[in-house]
Amino acid sequence: MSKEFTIEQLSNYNTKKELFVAIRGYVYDVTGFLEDHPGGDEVLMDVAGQEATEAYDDAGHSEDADKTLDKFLIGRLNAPAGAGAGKTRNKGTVEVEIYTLKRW
Ligand code: HEM
Repeated sequence: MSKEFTIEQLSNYNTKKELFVAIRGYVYDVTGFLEDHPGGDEVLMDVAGQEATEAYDDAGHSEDADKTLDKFLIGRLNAPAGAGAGKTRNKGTVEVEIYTLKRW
């Protein structure tokens, strides 16, 4: 889990053959999960190659889903300066960094 991706690099993996998403600052290769996702492949394609924290959280995933996510972990998102890096939120007892990459 040593690879770092910029948001630009991440955006190259936006097809059914190579589908990466970033959630809470980590990058996941969910290519093999497209067929198996209980929420369907379309929602995953919608966020393919993108920062998907909000979509993931809004869907109200269970802890089981978080564990599933762990299996696909391949790296970290190297958020560009000024992209909201350093914002934190509480998830249980663990404070995790999230990157919001909205640009106004
Ligand atoms: C990228 C990694 C993702 C993983 C590993 C994942 C995993 C899962 C799992 C395990 C479930 C079963 C219910 C649960 O345990 O919560 C689920 C359901 C669901 N997921 Fe995801 N999910 C991912 C991304 C997304 C995204 C980006 C969306 C977009 C909105 C989404 C929407 C949904 C919906 C709507 C359901 C409910 C399906 C139903 O009950 O009919 N998921 N997901």
